[in-house]
Amino acid sequence: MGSETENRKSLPMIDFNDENLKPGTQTWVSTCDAVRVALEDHGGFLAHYDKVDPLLNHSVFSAMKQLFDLPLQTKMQHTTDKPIYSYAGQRPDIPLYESMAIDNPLNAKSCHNYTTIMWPQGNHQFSESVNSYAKKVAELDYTVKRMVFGSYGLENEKCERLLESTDYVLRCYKYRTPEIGETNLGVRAHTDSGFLTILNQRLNGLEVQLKNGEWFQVDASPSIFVVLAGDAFMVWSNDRICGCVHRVFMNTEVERYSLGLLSYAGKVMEPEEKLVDEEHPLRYKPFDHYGYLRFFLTEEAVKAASRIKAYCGI
Ligand SMILES: O=C(O)CCC(=O)C(=O)O
Ligand SMILES: [Fe+2]
Repeated sequence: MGSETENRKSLPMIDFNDENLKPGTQTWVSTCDAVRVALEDHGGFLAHYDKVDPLLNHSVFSAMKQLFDLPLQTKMQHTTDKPIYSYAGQRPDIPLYESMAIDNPLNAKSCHNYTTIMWPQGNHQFSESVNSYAKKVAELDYTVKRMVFGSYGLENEKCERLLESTDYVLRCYKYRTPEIGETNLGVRAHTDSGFLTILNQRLNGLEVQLKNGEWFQVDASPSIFVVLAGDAFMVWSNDRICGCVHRVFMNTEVERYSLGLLSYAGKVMEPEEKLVDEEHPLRYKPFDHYGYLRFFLTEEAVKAASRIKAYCGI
C-alpha cells in the first residue's frame, strides 16, 4: 500500500543493466511491458543505464562547457539545413536558457564537420566524446523502441524500418544562474516536438509532470537517463502514448548543463495501423516531421491548445 502511494508520486525507474535483458527472456518481456505502461501512463520514465562510462560522461560534459564558452557569434553559425534551430537562446522570456544542436551525432564525420565549424583549428576531444556518447545513448533509444513494439505485439521488422528512417540530433542545454530579481525559470512546461528524447542532466532542475498532475523532480546522476515521449510518438501510437510534459527551474548557484538525444522521423509517418481499432479510431493524418518543425513556431501553432493536433490531428 505504502509503496503504491509512493509510486504514484514518482516516475517509474526501469533497469536496463540486467544481463538477462535480451529478447526471448522473461526479464525482456516484463521490461517491455513496464516500458509501455510507463509511456502510456506518464509519457516517460527513468532508465537506469550504466553503459555510459563515468569518464565519457565527464568528457562529454566538459566538451559542452567548451562549446557554450565560445563567442555568441561562433555559436550562432548555421550548422544544418534541417529546421532544428541549431542555436537557441537570448530569449527575454527564458533568459537563462541556451541550447545547441549537433545533427547526426551517431556519424563520426558529421561530428567532425560540426566541430570544425565551431573550432576551425580542430577539437578532437569534442568530436570524439560527442560521437561516443551519442552512440551509447542511441543503444538505449533502440532498446526502448524495440520494447514498445514488442509489448504491442508488433513485428520487429517494423521497428527496424522505423529505426532506419530515424534522424538523430544531440541537443545540448546550458542555463546560467539567475541574477537578482531575474526569473529562475529555465524552460517553461512543454512536450518535445521529436519522437523520443533521452536526457541526462549534470545538475538537478528538470521536473516531469506525472499522470496525476504532480511535478516530479528528477535527481541528476550519470547513470539515470530520462526517457520522454515527444509529439511524434503520440502520432505513431495513435494517442496511446502522450507526450511527456516537463520544465526546468534553476535552483542552484552554479550553471547547469544537460544533454538530450532526440529522434525525428526522417520519412512521412502514419499512426501504426495495428494501434487503430474501434476503441482507438484513427486520430492523425500522415505526418511529415520536418513540416511539423517548420509549423511549430508559427503563430497558428503557438496559439493552438495542442500543436500536434493543429498540425495533423483528425
Ligand atoms: O534542460 C533540460 O534538461 C531539458 C531541456 C528541455 O526540455 C528542452 O529544451 O526541450
Ligand atoms: Fe524538452
